[in-house]
Amino acid sequence: MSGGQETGQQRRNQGPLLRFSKMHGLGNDFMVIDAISQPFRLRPEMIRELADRNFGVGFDQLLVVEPPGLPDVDFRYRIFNADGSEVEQCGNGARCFAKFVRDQRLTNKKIIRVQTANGVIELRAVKDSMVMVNMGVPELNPAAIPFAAERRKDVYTVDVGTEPVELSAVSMGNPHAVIVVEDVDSAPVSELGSRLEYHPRFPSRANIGFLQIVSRNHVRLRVYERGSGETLACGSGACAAVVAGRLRGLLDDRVEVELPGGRLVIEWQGEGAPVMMEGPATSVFEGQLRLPGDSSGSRRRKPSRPNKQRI
Ligand SMILES: N[C@@H](CCC[C@H](N)C(=O)O)C(=O)O
Repeated sequence: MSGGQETGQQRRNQGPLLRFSKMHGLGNDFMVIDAISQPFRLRPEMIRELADRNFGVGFDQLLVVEPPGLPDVDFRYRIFNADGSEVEQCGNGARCFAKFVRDQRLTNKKIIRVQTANGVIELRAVKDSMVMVNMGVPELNPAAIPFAAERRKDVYTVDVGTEPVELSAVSMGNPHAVIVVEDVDSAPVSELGSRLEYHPRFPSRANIGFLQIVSRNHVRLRVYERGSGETLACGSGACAAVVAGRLRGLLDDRVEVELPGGRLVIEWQGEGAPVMMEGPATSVFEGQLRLPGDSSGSRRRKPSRPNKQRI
């Protein structure tokens, strides 16, 4: 390009190099950055550019490790969707977070307490690359999810313009809708997921899970994630699906959840108990880059109504 206008590449050639790891939990993939040793500022448009699978690193979520702001907590864990929105919870990310801080020798603890935008969660390195996460007590009160309803129910009927849809609404720190289907392979995940993500009854948008019951301790699940589209796995979505299935009387307390990217084991003893999630965390590679400039070069998923953008 001539005429004095800066290209994305030229902007990228300025500023210090930032180290990062590329990781995934069952194919739900992350860029993970240690912001303790290398503090930095990101804007939503920069995150969108980094998330771009053709022009950037490519990921479903960006995970940032920061120093804690509370006593008796080891780290602060910040999560950004590919569309640049900051969110409260990411289950697969939490397992990768635990592996990252141990691999990078930021801690050698096996039980790691982490501050999120929705409170403190506890991560336990089990063995090899397996991590167990205490995902907290699910929130079922509609106002707190948030979901517009007059009173709490296990199943709500929601008008989407065509056939009404029956769904359960659950917060695992982040909002989820769970729809029980006959067969996840033929479920209209993108079409219905994208409509329900922005449904007015979910004022902070929502993650939309499509749940097939195989038996009382085995389900199949696909999730259309808020701010990232359909992913190969969603940890908080798996927890919400088991909670919804238990509330409907369809599942036992320990369930194997089969997602397109692999399996998680989810355990929930019932109302008032926390949901426990166990699964793998995988490192793919480490790299370094210069952050993109702050004018938008993104070609991927700009939210028309972002839920939160305080970075
Ligand atoms: N992949 C995640 C959830 C990430 C956040 C989600 N898209 C949201 O906006 O709430 C998981 O494994 O839980």
